Amino acid sequence: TGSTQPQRMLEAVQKNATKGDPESVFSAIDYYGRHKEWAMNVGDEKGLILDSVLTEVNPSIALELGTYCGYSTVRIARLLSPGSKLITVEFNPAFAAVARQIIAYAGVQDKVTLVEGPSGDLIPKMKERFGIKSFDFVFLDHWKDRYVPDTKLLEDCGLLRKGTVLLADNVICPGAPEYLKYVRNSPRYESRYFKSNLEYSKVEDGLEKSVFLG
Ligand SMILES: O=C(NC/C=C/[C@H]1O[C@@H](Sc2ccncc2)[C@H](O)[C@@H]1O)c1cc([N+](=O)[O-])cc(O)c1O
Ligand SMILES: [Mg+2]
Repeated sequence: TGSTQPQRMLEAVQKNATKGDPESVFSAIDYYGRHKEWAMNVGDEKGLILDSVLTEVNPSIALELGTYCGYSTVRIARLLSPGSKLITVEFNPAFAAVARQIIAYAGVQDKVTLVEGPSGDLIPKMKERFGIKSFDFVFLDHWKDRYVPDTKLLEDCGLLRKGTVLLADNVICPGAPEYLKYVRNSPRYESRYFKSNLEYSKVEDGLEKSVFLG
């Protein structure tokens, strides 16, 4: 009965997932996205790459740009060590409202701070608002034309340190060609492409992992 896709996804979670079990929550969303209604979650295939990069980095403080319904928020938060934090930025209040409920249903709300507003406005306020020195890990999955400006903003605000890992979704589909040019041509990044498929589809997509060299 939910009128928007996020509301229908929340219903699918409440119906099919186990409260407090993050894995069952994102699996319920994957089932919905694959069998009911395509949805722009990073998904189960690219999700495995996200999991492995995250486990390797083991960030104390992580940033996600583009919460949507909270699928990757839950996927990331479940792997964070005790005391580690994920800040996720969402522009659309309706999406944020659903994401808060999905994050709470998964039981990871204590590890997650969801901030509402445009990344361009919020990034410069991160240090003062959250007492952050720099991020260990950044997941980019918001508007694709914001990847470059927000990466530059993170650099200019001193929010990246030697070794910070940026992981960008959709660099092939829908595509972030400017971003690929930027991180692959810059001497300040060591970049690598992880080939995969667009969520719930056979179309190629992939994640670009870029390590900031300082
Ligand atoms: O368009 C895509 N993603 C844009 C995501 C946007 C999300 O981030 C904010 S925008 C924002 C958030 C924060 N600050 C500023 C803006 C929107 O409210 C939405 O929640 C996309 C599209 C496809 N696809 O196949 O078409 C596949 C994907 O995996 C995608 O991620
Ligand atoms: Mg995406």
